[in-house]
Amino acid sequence: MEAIFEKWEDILQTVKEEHEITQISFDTWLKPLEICTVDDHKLYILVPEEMNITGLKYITRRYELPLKVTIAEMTGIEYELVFVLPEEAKKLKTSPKKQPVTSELAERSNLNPSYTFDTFVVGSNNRFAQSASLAVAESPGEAYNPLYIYGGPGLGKTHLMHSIGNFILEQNPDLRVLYVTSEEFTNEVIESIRTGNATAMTKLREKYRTVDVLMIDDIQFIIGKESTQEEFFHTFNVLHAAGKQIILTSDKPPKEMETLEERIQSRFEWGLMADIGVPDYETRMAILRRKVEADEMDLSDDILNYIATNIKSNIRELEGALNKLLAYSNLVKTEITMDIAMKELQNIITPDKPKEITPQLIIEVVSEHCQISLEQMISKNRSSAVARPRQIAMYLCKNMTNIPLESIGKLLGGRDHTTIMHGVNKITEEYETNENTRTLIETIKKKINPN
Ligand SMILES: Nc1ncnc2c1ncn2[C@@H]1O[C@H](COP(=O)(O)OP(=O)(O)OP(=O)(O)O)[C@@H](O)[C@H]1O
Repeated sequence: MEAIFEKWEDILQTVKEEHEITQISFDTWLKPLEICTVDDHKLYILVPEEMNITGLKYITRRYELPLKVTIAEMTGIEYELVFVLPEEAKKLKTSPKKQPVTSELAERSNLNPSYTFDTFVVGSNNRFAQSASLAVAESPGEAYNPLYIYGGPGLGKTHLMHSIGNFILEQNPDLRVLYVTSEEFTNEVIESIRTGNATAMTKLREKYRTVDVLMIDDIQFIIGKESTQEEFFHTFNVLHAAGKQIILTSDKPPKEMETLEERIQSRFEWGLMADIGVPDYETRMAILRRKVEADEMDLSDDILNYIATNIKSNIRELEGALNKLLAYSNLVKTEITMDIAMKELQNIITPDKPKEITPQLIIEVVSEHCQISLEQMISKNRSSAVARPRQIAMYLCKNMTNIPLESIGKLLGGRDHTTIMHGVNKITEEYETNENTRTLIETIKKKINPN
């Protein structure tokens, strides 16, 4: 604990040098910072009163990460940094932990209080999405509207969305924030249509069109659901025109949602689109460390390294591995060694066996990505909404496996060699000439083979 106090000046200087911070910026933002107190691995840093909350937010945004990295390098300890103004600093001894928002409005918002910016580890894969989210949280309805966050499964889209909501409510508990999954939204639309009375529809509209911040998770699932799309379209227009914030997440960018109505697709692009990619090794380690700390687990760095090296493309799976070890240690009450970890995680981690790329896997991934059922993929349906994903699957099977064209044809509904060749050639030509097709193919390829 003492080391950090002694090294504070050096730490600030190192941040300045390593990040080429100008003297004026250094004197303005970094030099006045002082350590307030250390509580476990939480480092409270005092921000001078005159900087007020705006300066505090700016320092957090701009300097938290450089400070954190340098502190970890120079003290060997990963601190969580908390910037505080003098007024808040006074309360620290009695209540160092932030109280969760508990107002009635907050409860109705459906937010998970543990998904906050504080618990979100920032790395190169999500830095843009995180800063865009913070900007939206700081000035809802003004910064970017809508904010559209997209990326693969388990990469933190929902976490970021909740962080925005929690931040907004913390700053302004009177705002009406509402989080729903697109499945919940769809079910409510269906239910109000099913009851067939005007009151149900009015209630639904009242609920969604009077909020200050509307968040819909996994918006891709409204594709193909006409009434839901229609309701969403009007809700979007009403809220947007009134300057209310809309935040959406999806597994892909709007331009890849080919079967989504054009008018909705274009609205998604009105504001800011931010993608979250697969985390690099350092970010995966940082996420593991944070969780180990939060759960007060005792795991060696070797074990964390083993997990981070072998689980690369999904943070939910990364956490799942830790949860498995946590459950084991609670049950058996023994220290987790590397051997135990490897044995316990053998169903999750198969280090020497990368997932085999089979035509079945390719067809499944394409069908999921393009929101076309497996039945449609192999059906006789030749409408472009179905034929195109099918041709993409043909192209990928040809390029990613050694399976003969005849076998690909058999798997895709008993089609002959010429049909498969035609599909492959068509997508090959598009891949070479059309940037959207290229992006689409590369995204699907990454889903098939993330390594
Ligand atoms: N950068 C991060 N820092 C800390 N935890 C993270 C981070 N990213 C993801 N997680 C954790 O990983 C888990 C999965 O994240 P989340 O549910 O937000 O993913 P998602 O992108 O919404 O996935 P899906 O598309 O499958 O719904 C959550 O427990 C979340 O807290």
